[in-house]
Amino acid sequence: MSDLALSIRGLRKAYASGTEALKAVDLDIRHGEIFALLGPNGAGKTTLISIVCGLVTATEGTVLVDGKHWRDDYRHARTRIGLVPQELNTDQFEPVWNTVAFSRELFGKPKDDARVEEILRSLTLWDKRKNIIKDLSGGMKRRVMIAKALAHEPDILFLDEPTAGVDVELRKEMWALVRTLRERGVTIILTTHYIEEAEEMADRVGVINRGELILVENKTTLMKKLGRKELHLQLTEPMAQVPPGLADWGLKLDGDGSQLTYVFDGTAERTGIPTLLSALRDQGISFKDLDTKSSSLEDIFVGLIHAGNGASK
Ligand SMILES: Nc1ncnc2c1ncn2[C@@H]1O[C@H](COP(=O)(O)OP(=O)(O)OP(=O)(O)O)[C@@H](O)[C@H]1O
Repeated sequence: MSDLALSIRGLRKAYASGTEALKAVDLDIRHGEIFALLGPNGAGKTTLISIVCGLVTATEGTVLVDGKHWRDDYRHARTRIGLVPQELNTDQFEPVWNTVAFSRELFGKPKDDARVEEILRSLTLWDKRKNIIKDLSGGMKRRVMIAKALAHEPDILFLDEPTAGVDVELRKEMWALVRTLRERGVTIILTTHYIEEAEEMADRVGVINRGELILVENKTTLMKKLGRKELHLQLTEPMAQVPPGLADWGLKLDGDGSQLTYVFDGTAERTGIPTLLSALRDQGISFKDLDTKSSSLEDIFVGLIHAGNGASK
């Protein structure tokens, strides 16, 4: 077995319309990881996974699936990869069992009722096996899509925006489900534009914007490396504006003038906090409480996208 589940090199896609959806993307996916591909609408996420899954042809580039070329050895790639698309793409009038069992056969796998039962049970769909899909709740329908994708026992699973448009409860349920799949050894690549989803679930995060993979990083390293921190000071007396003597600190006044926010580099030797506090004292500003907070992946993401868009103009 190759060290990598997927090895993507120089993948480029120009649609007939002229849109350059992917610009020479290189990406390695390790066995057993959860990788979140994060990007705004139209960034190229669906195009990337559609190419890897053999649904869209690449203009250039190669993908190795567990070391084997995905087109030369497409049978291998097909058996190893499962895809849960964004849209419900199954016959809504079929019972759950038939849909999942049929999916397995479509991939040339021998009929195996015990295996189908195992998949349905693991996704808590067993009690619904005879139900017609259209009568299921939104959450159950999504589970059917996952069961379909797992029916041929792939070990690399793509989830295209698994929680787009679902409520908070269902989102958490999906997250738990994805973690369970990973515990069973499935490598997971999910696309999302919800930063909290990447933050909650991923081992590594890739940020894609305008067809370019602008960053791939271990999630915790990313947050540590790029994470700015905020110092919040709850003032004893609210202020109408930041005094001119503190103008150089880039302070922000919030909460009806009762909170001062100072943004600093949490990884720097010198944060500037002691100097700021004495400058406040000199100005006669007192505070009753203070706390610091790490900036979220969201702040990092927005910063990166802005930097990327600026650079490409
Ligand atoms: N079949 C197609 N023909 C022409 N252009 C396309 C086609 N599919 C996608 N595109 C364009 O390619 C770019 C990337 O689209 P893609 O769907 O891959 O982005 P995405 O990151 O998945 O977006 P979303 O989050 O909205 O699904 C967009 O500009 C899109 O309009």
